[in-house]
Amino acid sequence: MAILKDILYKSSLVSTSGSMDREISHIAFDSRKVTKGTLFIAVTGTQVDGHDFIGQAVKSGASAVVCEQLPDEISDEVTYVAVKDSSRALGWIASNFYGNPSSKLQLVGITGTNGKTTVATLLYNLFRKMGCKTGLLSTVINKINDEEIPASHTTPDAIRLNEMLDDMVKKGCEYAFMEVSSHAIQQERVAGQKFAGAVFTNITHDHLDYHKTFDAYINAKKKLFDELGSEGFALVNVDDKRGRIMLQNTSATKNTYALRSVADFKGKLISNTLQGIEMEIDNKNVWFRLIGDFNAYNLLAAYGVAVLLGKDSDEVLTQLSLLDGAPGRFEQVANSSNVTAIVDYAHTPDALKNVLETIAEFRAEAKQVITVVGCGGNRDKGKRPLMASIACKWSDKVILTSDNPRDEDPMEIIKDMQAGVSPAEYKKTVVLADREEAIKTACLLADNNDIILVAGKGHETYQEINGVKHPFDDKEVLGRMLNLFAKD
Ligand SMILES: CC(=O)N[C@H]1[C@@H](OP(=O)(O)OP(=O)(O)OC[C@H]2O[C@@H](n3ccc(=O)[nH]c3=O)[C@H](O)[C@@H]2O)O[C@H](CO)[C@@H](O)[C@@H]1O[C@H](C)C(=O)N[C@@H](C)C(=O)N[C@H](CCC(=O)O)C(=O)O
Ligand SMILES: Nc1ncnc2c1ncn2[C@@H]1O[C@H](COP(=O)(O)OP(=O)(O)OP(=O)(O)O)[C@@H](O)[C@H]1O
Ligand SMILES: N[C@H](CCC[C@H](N)C(=O)O)C(=O)O
Ligand SMILES: [Mg+2]
Repeated sequence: MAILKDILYKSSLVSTSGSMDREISHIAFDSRKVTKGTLFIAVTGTQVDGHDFIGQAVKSGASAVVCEQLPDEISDEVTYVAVKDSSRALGWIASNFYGNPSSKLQLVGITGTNGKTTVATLLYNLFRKMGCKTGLLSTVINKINDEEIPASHTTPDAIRLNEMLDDMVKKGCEYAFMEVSSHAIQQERVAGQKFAGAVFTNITHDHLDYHKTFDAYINAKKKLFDELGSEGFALVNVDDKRGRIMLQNTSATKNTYALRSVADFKGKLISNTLQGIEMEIDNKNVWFRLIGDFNAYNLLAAYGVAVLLGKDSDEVLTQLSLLDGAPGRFEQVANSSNVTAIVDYAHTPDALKNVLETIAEFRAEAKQVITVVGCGGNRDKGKRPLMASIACKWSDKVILTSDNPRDEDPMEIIKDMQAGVSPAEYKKTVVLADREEAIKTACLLADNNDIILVAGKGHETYQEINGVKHPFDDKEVLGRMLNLFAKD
């Protein structure tokens, strides 16, 4: 229970009608979840406008409504509060309702096109290994100490976010590491959070369907840093030319990490093999189990955060060197053939290029690299030809397939991808919309010592078609098919 006026702190009120002393039992931004005593926050979305459901919310028992425009019909039983921006107000209200849990934790947010899950997961595992009670909010899974809570988004909505942070506080967590997607920043899901620190990994082509321009995408990420408090730290990758942009207007302490530029946390890659990478950090040579140059950045970011949170640097390096990567990120699939099978969540042009470049570095004995790749439906169409072109450039054979077609026709998505295949590369490609058949064909084409990369779905255990998630697991299918074709 909370009193309405107490939870409106920082909501930028424009006008109010009705008592501000009402007791609020729940908060909701979805009219279908309203029960008696709920404060309903009406938010304008991408599909519909929450303001159209105010009447529905009142019928279901809402005792107060926060909105940008007061409805035509007003009930005497209900308090109406008009605010400047109801998405932003929702962030603050959710934080206030749950007692501002982020101020009772050391909360670190990680943003960037690629690497968020890897860095957040490394940090969670590192802090657990160092004996700390810790929470994790990630694309793959949410965790409160060892308890697992399924994740539906990379960054939960403001209510779920604060509810889980509050649970973390109640369960004794001192630290929490969370991914902050650009959608979440734009939609103000993290408004009202007190971050101890924020990390920027990189920014490359993605989500232009939503942000429209690359500048708008950069600015969404930058907002996380613009809103950091002066007691927090910003840690940015300055090998990415947008790293310094993130620091332009922040009040937080500015810290940098890099492999190629001058930086506060500087790494030097010594070697890169299928067993792991060797990197020099702070004059110490350390072996890590993660694979690929890009993971050197993720390790360096995790190291920087841990040191900035006051942990001993030697202890951090020792424990980091023992950690594995996040599920579905450059994960090798055990099988009874002599084929190296890799599943990776690369679903952007940059991620696909990084993974294939890494494979190229240790493919000496491999006769062929065979890539299975698709592109998501209802997502940035601009990625499609680029990803097909990168797959062709770095592979001997490419099977173009489906990856969560959602509401789109899988063959139309593949056609968009084919626009990136040059006439010379056409002979390398096969189209098989059925992802299981595509993986099977890759296994059928593979010979001893070849490498198969199945990209795009990583840890996902479903294929989303027309709103239905059908069970599908790249790792399971790839292992099963390779065993089927294993040569004596
Ligand atoms: C494009 C997008 O981000 N959409 C998110 C957004 O939904 P929306 O704006 O479309 O909402 P809407 O359906 O138009 O509804 C508007 C409002 O009316 C309300 N409503 C609606 C119907 C009704 O009967 N009553 C009612 O009150 C809704 O609850 C909502 O408050 O707000 C919802 C609640 O927070 C999210 O669940 C939803 O995520 C959708 C499912 C989604 O797919 N999001 C993806 C793109 C996303 O957020 N991805 C990022 C990761 C991206 C990355 O970095 O890779 C993530 O953080 O997961
Ligand atoms: N630092 C990095 N730089 C570039 N590519 C990376 C980096 N880290 C990981 N990748 C690639 O990006 C893929 C996704 O990595 P990860 O899941 O850590 O990113 P993410 O930012 O959480 O993605 P999402 O936006 O979907 O949540 C990996 O499978 C790998 O191919
Ligand atoms: N967080 C990303 C994940 C993409 C994963 C890929 N498998 C796809 O469905 O496009 C998104 O929602 O755009
Ligand atoms: Mg992620």
